[in-house]
Amino acid sequence: MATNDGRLTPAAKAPTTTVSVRGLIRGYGPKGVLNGVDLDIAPGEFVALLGPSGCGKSTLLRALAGLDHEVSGSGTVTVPAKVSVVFQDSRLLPWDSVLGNVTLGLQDHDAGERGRRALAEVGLAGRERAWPHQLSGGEQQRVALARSLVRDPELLLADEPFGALDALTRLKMHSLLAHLVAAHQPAVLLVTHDVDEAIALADRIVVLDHGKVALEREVISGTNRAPDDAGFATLHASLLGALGVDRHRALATA
Ligand SMILES: Nc1ncnc2c1ncn2[C@@H]1O[C@H](COP(=O)(O)OP(=O)(O)OP(=O)(O)O)[C@@H](O)[C@H]1O
Repeated sequence: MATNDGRLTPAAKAPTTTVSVRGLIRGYGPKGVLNGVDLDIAPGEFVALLGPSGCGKSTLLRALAGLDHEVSGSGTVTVPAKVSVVFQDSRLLPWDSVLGNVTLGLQDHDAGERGRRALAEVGLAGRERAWPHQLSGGEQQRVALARSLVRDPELLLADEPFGALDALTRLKMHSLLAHLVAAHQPAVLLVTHDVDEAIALADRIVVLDHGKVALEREVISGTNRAPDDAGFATLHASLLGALGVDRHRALATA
């Protein structure tokens, strides 16, 4: 690239990481939770975070979301400017319409139009004027996804977003999320307890245990993502192993 006086400057380098976490330590009072977490997420990469209950998954997500004012700690966290968060409950404002919730706080003149498009993308065209209580739990989560994506985030943080939904609705939400992520290409960190959900959706699965990254596995379609892929059983077993679940023993003693 040439400047006004004709000197050449290096072309702007594309960023190689969207999220960079180094040596993250977090605790509540004297209680240590995260004990030196290192994690990178590349632009557009989908990372699922698994781990035993209480290991600090939500604490890590809250640190990335800038929501951890009540904890003490150290380390560095670099996240992009535009971050959206989806939780297990939709957190919609009950006194505002579906469209009002999606466009809340947006100043742009075309916010309404963008909100309508986002609602159509999540399958809720025509429900713009409904109140949140008139929607099912799955529909409310669709609105939460629309509210996140209308902001065009570089990073989408999702904390068990489908944890409260029934199995069939959850499967439909998996397809929807995969479709939305392919269309908008944010980097994603999905906290989940569901190994199958992680394998179905993520490019990489990170297992957190005792406040540290205990295991990382890549998921590659055609290699280990589908149950009939050659590497599926190995991946599944290694994740369950890292989570402390011996499936054969559990079945044998059931
Ligand atoms: N506000 C808080 N004050 C004190 N301790 C907390 C607070 N929030 C979380 N903790 C503790 O921090 C630890 C990690 O909690 P966190 O919610 O990050 O775990 P998690 O892996 O997301 O758990 P789960 O899978 O059960 O949702 C737990 O032992 C929890 O009791």
